[in-house]
Amino acid sequence: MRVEPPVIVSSDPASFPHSVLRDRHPAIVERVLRAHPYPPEVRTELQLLVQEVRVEPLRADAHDAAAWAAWGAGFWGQSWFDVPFLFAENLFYRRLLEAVGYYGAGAWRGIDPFGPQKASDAPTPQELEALAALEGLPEAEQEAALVRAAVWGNRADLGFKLVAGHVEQVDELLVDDGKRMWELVGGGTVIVVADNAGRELLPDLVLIDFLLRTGRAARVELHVKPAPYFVSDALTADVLDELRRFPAGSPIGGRLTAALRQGTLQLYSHSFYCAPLTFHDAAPELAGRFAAAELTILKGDLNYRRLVGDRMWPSSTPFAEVSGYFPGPVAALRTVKSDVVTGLAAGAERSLPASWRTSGAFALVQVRG
Ligand SMILES: O=P(O)(O)OC[C@H]1O[C@](O)(CO)[C@@H](O)[C@@H]1O
Repeated sequence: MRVEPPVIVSSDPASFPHSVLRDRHPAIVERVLRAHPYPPEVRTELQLLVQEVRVEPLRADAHDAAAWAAWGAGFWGQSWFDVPFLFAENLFYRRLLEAVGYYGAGAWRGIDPFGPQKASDAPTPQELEALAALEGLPEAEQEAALVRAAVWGNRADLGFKLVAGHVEQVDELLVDDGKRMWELVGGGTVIVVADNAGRELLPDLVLIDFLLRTGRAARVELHVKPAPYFVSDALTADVLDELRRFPAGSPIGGRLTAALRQGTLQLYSHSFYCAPLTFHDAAPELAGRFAAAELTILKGDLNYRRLVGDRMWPSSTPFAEVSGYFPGPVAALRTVKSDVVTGLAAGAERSLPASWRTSGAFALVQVRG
């Protein structure tokens, strides 16, 4: 049994997680304050959240106060920088929703604090056309192109771009198990666990259309977040917005809408997706879905961290080993935007630039059958 490295925390001022809590979270709050004309009491709550030194629980009347009290047991009252990074990030987004009254009884209930930002990063008509044009290619070429579009689409992440300013266009897939991914699908159910809306969700939808129209999947479940999260993560409303972006008469848009109506494409969500947990702790209902699927495709950096555990693994740790517990075949499609990496060849990282784990310039397509 491999000894697990410790869970990542944010205490080292030179570390990436520290910069997320110190720089990115205040920048996100600034954007939220600009996005909506929130009333003074909401603005005050948001400012207090940014200034908070020690992690505080949700208000006692929150619908999920008890769950969060348990997840944070042992952490409450500690510095934000000293609790696990995954917990701190999740709590930040949950507390942000509390501050803006997302679950409250008032008039701002259900208003997505990140909605305007998501809308401003919508895919262009040219991007839609380029993806639609893939249909003219031989199927093997479509398979390869769709995996690439789906993995690089993950770079279009608003929370990430906010501080990175620009993203180097290096386009290097450090591991490419794309062919193995296609070998695993044979006409059953495929689950796609979505990450970001907009320019990431578009290639995901085109991939789903390909799965369904070629019979590689009889049924697809698209898992979305139950609440606004990590700025740009996709909710049901974002999927519906995205479908409306396909021009009238677009075959892909038409097929996807029909698939939703027929139930061959099903939208699904679970509270797990906004919880500070890894897939090791997925609820039985969710784990059962993964077990029953022919393949689960996990999109994005955060889902990768949830899959292998938010730990500073040596990069040569075998991916199959750390994902072996996942209840069914799994493919992780992710641009590398945080410290967690597994499955590289020994010594491979020596030739990479110093910032390779967080620059977003590198990506992984990793599969465990
Ligand atoms: O949208 P993605 O690919 O999950 O990326 C989100 C990533 O952004 C961060 O919050 C900050 O970079 C990471 O911690 C997280 O993994």
